[in-house]
Amino acid sequence: MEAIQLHTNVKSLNGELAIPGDKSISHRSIMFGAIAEGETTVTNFLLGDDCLNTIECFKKLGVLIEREDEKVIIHGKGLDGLQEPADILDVGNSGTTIRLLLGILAGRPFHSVLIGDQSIGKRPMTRVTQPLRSLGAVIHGRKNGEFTPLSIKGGHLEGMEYQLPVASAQVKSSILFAGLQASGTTTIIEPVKTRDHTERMIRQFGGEVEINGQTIQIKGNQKLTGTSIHVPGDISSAAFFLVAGAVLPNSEIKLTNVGLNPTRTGIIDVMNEMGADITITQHNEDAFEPSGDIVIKSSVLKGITIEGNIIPRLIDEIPIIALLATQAEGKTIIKDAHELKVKETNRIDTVVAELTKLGADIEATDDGMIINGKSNLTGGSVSSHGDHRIGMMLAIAASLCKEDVYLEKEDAIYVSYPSFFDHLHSLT
Ligand SMILES: O=C(O)C1=C[C@@H](OP(=O)(O)O)[C@@H](O)[C@H](O)C1
Ligand SMILES: C=C(OP(=O)(O)O)C(=O)O
Repeated sequence: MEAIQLHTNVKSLNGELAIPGDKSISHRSIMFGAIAEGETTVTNFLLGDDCLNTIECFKKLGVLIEREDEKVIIHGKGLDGLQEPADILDVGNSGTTIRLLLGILAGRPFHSVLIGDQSIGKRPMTRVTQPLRSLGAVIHGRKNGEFTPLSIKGGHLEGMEYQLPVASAQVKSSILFAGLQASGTTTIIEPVKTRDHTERMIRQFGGEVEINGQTIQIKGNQKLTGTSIHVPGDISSAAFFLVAGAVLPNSEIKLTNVGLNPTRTGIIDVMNEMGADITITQHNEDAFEPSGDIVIKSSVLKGITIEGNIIPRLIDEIPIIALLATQAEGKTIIKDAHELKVKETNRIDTVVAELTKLGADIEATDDGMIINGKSNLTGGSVSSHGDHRIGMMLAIAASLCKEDVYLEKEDAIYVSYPSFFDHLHSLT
């Protein structure tokens, strides 16, 4: 396997970065634009492979979508404008695409087949196929609809009340898309609040959704209208540079236009509790998605316990938080994060295996990990295992290493942050 040599022994990181668009919001902007009536213009769209796959799927469903760099124009013709695809819908590596798309297709009176890459083939789909079947969709798939390939024939849906068995914004959003098309009202109860981009976007497109704590209600047969969406920077991408700036000496990094939706800012709460030197300037608290600038400086950090309701607010940041914890004095315990096992890789296993190779003191538990700091990282040969967040975490880890580090499967980063290595090198 080919590997690239990573920059090690980095003395400091300094400068300013405009973080690329948020992945979750970029996916949803295409989906809502496609099912709304009229034109939707999206700016600062994320050009990651996952979001480009979402565009390709909707093109196959008959939607006219034009793109010039980070600007996308979607010519929506409403839900009834979607057409039976003549080709298989390939979501690539993207769990968000397949789960949300199934919710849209659940109410469409035609047949579609969905596949993805090897990683998608291992990720659980019953969490969406079961409630969508209860609403009225006909879904077939490997192991009775647990895994891709999946086929779906949508049609008439009846609203229902559904208690989510897992805290998952993807499952919630899938059911909201189906609920938009169902007769009556669909009620979703979340065990813990998860990212609310779908709810915010329904309103942005002129629809109605009622939110009462962890209970979300949506009426069926709503019509949405095309709009303009400016996608803020992805805090999950910013997280790599927040951690890099905190753990490397003599560093100061300014990250501009970062999304600060409170359902996504768990990383900032954790870094503050660990003692990080973070300053936030919020721009537009009232915007449909708030954003601001963040300055991070080299910090003296201490270990903490991360558990409970904060987990969904930082679920994708746990790999980089694990690295942060290797540079904090004392023990960091991460609990209640079973969901890590069903991401692009089993992120408990991949984080522990790869950081152990670099000399970290880290141990896997059933629902998270325990990290003892502060460690001097050494070097070695590591792999992203095809998981973008593991690849980027390892590149930041390498900057702390004293010996050579080689990374296999670095191209995974194209899923969510194609300019990651350029950004990292621009700060050195
Ligand atoms: O709704 C979304 O955009 C996402 C929700 C989360 O997944 P789950 O819903 O499976 O927790 C997250 O891990 C994923 O990266 C994006
Ligand atoms: C889990 C992730 O994405 P998805 O579920 O969309 O593949 C992620 O980006 O970390």
